[in-house]
Amino acid sequence: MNKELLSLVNKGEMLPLMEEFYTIQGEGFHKGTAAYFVRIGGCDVGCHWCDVKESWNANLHPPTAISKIVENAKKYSNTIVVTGGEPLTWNMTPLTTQLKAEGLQIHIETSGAYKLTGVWDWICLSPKKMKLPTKEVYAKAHELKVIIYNKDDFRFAEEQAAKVNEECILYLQPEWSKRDKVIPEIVDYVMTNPKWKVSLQTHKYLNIP
Ligand SMILES: C[S@@+](CC[C@H](N)C(=O)[O-])C[C@H]1O[C@@H](n2cnc3c(N)ncnc32)[C@H](O)[C@@H]1O
Ligand SMILES: Nc1nc2[nH]cc(C(=O)O)c2c(=O)[nH]1
Ligand code: SF4
Ligand SMILES: [Mg+2]
Repeated sequence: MNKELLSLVNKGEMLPLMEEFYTIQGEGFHKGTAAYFVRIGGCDVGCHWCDVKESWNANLHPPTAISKIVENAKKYSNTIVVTGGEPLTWNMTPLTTQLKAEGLQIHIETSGAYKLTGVWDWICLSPKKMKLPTKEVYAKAHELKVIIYNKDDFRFAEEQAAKVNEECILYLQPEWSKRDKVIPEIVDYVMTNPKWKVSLQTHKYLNIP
């Protein structure tokens, strides 16, 4: 990448765009709601079960002007979900300011591992053991969505729930490849500990992006 481009990406004026698609939010609180997804490349959190590893290397995704992302997004939906990769790898303030100026609702899917930038109507925090969230994102998250891969993840979920704000809605979501094993454990856990709710990756059952 040349110097000029690199400087624009560092400022968040351009972003490595992996893909954008109009679909239905499959997970969490807004499950079932039509939304336009903007997937930004770049993540070095390194979840071994990540279902979008192609997003990790930012260099594989073309630096794209945020004005172009906004022009596209507003044609499709009033609700925009910014995901990745890890969107907070980048400065999200320019993109979200422009989306907000168009009167759109903006949601983020994040591990919370990096500084919280941007203006958000909804923050879905999905913390990861390898790189824990920042203090600020625990305070601002609207939903906490912990992925359950093995039994230790229930312990981790409680530890994370103790750190979020009072209004934050708590979800346990099965890791996709382990779903047959962990779904019965999640069902039991939620019935015993009803402050938690179940979140499924419903888009994968619906066969949509
Ligand atoms: C691909 S991540 C991108 C956003 C951000 N890096 C994060 O992890 O929150 C989007 C959501 O998918 C979840 N996810 C990723 N791989 C998964 C898998 N194999 N099974 C279930 N959920 C998964 C993440 O925990 C996160 O909530
Ligand atoms: N339909 C659909 N819903 C989603 N919710 C969170 C997703 C993500 O990858 O961030 C996702 C996704 O990839 N597709
Ligand atoms: S933080 Fe998100 S994008 Fe990064 S590896 Fe983990 S699940 Fe994948
Ligand atoms: Mg996904």
